[in-house]
Amino acid sequence: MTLVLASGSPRRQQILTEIGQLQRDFEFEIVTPDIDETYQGEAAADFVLRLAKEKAQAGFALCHHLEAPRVIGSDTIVVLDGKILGKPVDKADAVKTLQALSGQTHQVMTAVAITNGSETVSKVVSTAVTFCQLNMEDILAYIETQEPMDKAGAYGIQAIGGSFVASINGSYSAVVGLPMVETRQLLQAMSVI
Ligand SMILES: Cc1cn([C@H]2C[C@H](O)[C@@H](COP(=O)(O)OP(=O)(O)OP(=O)(O)O)O2)c(=O)[nH]c1=O
Repeated sequence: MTLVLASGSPRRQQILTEIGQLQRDFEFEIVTPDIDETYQGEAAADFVLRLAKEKAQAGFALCHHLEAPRVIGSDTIVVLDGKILGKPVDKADAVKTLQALSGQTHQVMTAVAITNGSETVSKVVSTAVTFCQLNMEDILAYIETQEPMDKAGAYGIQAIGGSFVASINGSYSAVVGLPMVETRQLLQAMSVI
């Protein structure tokens, strides 16, 4: 059996490495499949789950050379008042997103899927995140750091963006990109750990 993480996200790689530190002989390979992440009008939880499954399956297709691959895919979206906020397309979009999140509570949904090619197990984890009030100076200073640009919702809770998070209710690791408790459960369900 070979465990594979289908993700180019260093945050997901780090969290999976940490999960593995509770196990003996835990190793994983990385593949980075390219999938179409176009929103198709479904409910937010269905969308994030579909993308996680597609990443796992597209990753599996890159693993023919490996013995009995088990492939993990994951996706994170930010949902505010039912509207999905993905990664900002440019600085103006990041400003708009951070203005919308200011002083509000939004949901961060992260889905994780693990496939062995014939069977796929998956979960969606939803966490409520409440931002403090942000002024334009905060927002522009934050965008200047470059941190928001590759992140769903234009912030990263694990670094500078944590300065804006007044409270969370749910899974911190899911907000960062991979829910630790649920990923361990799925790894157990697939007999990886
Ligand atoms: C809300 C939030 C998101 N993010 C990140 C997690 C994800 O990496 C990213 C959402 O984009 P995703 O499309 O889920 O993932 P990705 O493109 O970074 O990686 P891959 O598809 O290869 O697995 O936003 C944080 O790092 N911190 C946060 O607080």
